[in-house]
Amino acid sequence: MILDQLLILPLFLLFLILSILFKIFPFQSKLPPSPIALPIIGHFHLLGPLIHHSFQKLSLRYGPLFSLRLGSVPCIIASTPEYAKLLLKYNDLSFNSRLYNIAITRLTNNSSIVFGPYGPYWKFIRRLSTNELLGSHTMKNFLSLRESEYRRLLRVFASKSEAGEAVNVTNELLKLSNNVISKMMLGRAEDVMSVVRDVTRIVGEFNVSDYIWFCKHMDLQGFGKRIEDIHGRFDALMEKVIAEREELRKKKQNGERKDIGGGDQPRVKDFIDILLDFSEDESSEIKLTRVHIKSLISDFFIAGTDSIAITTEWALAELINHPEVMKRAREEIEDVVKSKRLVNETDAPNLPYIQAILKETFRLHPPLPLVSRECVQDCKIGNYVIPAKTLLFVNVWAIGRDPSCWENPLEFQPERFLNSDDLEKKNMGPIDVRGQHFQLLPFGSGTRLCPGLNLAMQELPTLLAAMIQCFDFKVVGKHDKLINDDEQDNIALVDMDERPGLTAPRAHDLVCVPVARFKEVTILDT
Ligand code: HEM
Repeated sequence: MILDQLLILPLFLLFLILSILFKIFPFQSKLPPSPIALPIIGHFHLLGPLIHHSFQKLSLRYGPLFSLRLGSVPCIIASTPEYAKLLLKYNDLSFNSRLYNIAITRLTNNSSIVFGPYGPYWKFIRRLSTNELLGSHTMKNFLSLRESEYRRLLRVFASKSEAGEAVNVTNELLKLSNNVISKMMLGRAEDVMSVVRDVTRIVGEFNVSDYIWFCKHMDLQGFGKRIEDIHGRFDALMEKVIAEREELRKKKQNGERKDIGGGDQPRVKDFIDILLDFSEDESSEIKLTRVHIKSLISDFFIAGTDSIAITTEWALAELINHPEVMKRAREEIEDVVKSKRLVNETDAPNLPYIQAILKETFRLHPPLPLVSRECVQDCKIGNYVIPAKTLLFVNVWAIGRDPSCWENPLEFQPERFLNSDDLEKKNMGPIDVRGQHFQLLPFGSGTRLCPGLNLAMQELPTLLAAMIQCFDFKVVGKHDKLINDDEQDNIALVDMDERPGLTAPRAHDLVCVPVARFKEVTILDT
């Protein structure tokens, strides 16, 4: 009895200490294998500037699902289609949020569709984006806008070709995708290219203050100043375009203007009009504010400008390096357009080889190499227990290069997507990019699948096909190397290095002299 009484106090104390410890350290979690971590920084020292490359190397050692600690933040990294499916499909509800860091919080005013947490506001703007802003009727309404932008680009190439001058293809592609998005949103081309590149770069960099708790209020890498500078530039631009549009809408309401665009023709509503309509709608389930509108416009600029330009550039670079693929692609285009007219968006479904080239480009060079999410509730993945707040990275880039998923994974072979017998033998069937085939996930998968997919897959085949239909490209970039070939005098090989950031563009600008394939480029007027 006395012994019992003596034991009660120490047992109670032990219970108290253990409960506190359990609350502080999540002993109940059982994370996947991990390298030995250093105090404070965890595994930061194992990451190079191209994080998806570092993750791939680590996966070879620690397996298809491994874990890291970045400062004090736990992360898991998936590198196989099986784990991608398990996490993004079967555990979609647990991984439907995203990483929020200091840069994102400031740049998106906490109102972003791309980075916002899953919840009523996100659901509302996601529906708005899918149905109104990027829906099929909007795509149709803006068809002539896209086609006039393709022609504008081709005319730039034609004039350079006539003069025998080089053109910075990287910049021209960025200008094109920026113009398309900008005109769809604002009704005019607003140059946001440099600020968008700055945003994707800073959002993709690791800021120590996000991961090491006692550095939270220190700005060791000078991020704060850069973030404020980018935010200031972007915000001023957004304020200007919204204020101008509000002024025009007022004039229209007062009967001073027939049409916002100034002409007599009924104008296609652009995003900013749709958003302002919603903000004035008293019955709307969520009241859209000016901050929301600015944030949504920034979102679409950030998500839609770089990605399309990057993909087109990688595809063209691969075609320049693989003349036999270029030849077959041109034969397909010529077969489809028959007469001498410019290929257009209605031809795209009849260009399976061009579609295969794009899939092969996405496989080797996904513009977003890592699909990143945040775990919102504790969940069990196989034998592992993943606690809420863990970051998930699905290494789409590594999956695309995995020899157990792809034969000769490092070779650029678009034919692999056409050979249905081969695919059937491997029990694969035709592979598309809509997030159902987990070996190829350029647009992600599940609840947060990219809503710009239709726009991208509408634009990309036509843009690429039109460029190679009209021009050859002689590479003159200082980073590209000349090789000798018996049959052709000098062939330049385009370098395939990547630049770090949230997206993975080519490291160096693609600079080429376009050579018109037709004596007179009258094809542009057809
Ligand atoms: C080649 C072109 C593109 C690629 C490869 C791409 C890729 C992606 C990927 C991988 C994600 C994350 C998906 C996930 O977490 O599962 C994403 C999200 C997103 N993308 Fe795209 N994208 C492209 C073009 C566009 C365009 C043109 C727009 C809009 C105009 C756009 C708007 C968005 C938005 C708003 C999100 C966030 C969706 C959410 O979190 O709910 N994207 N994109």
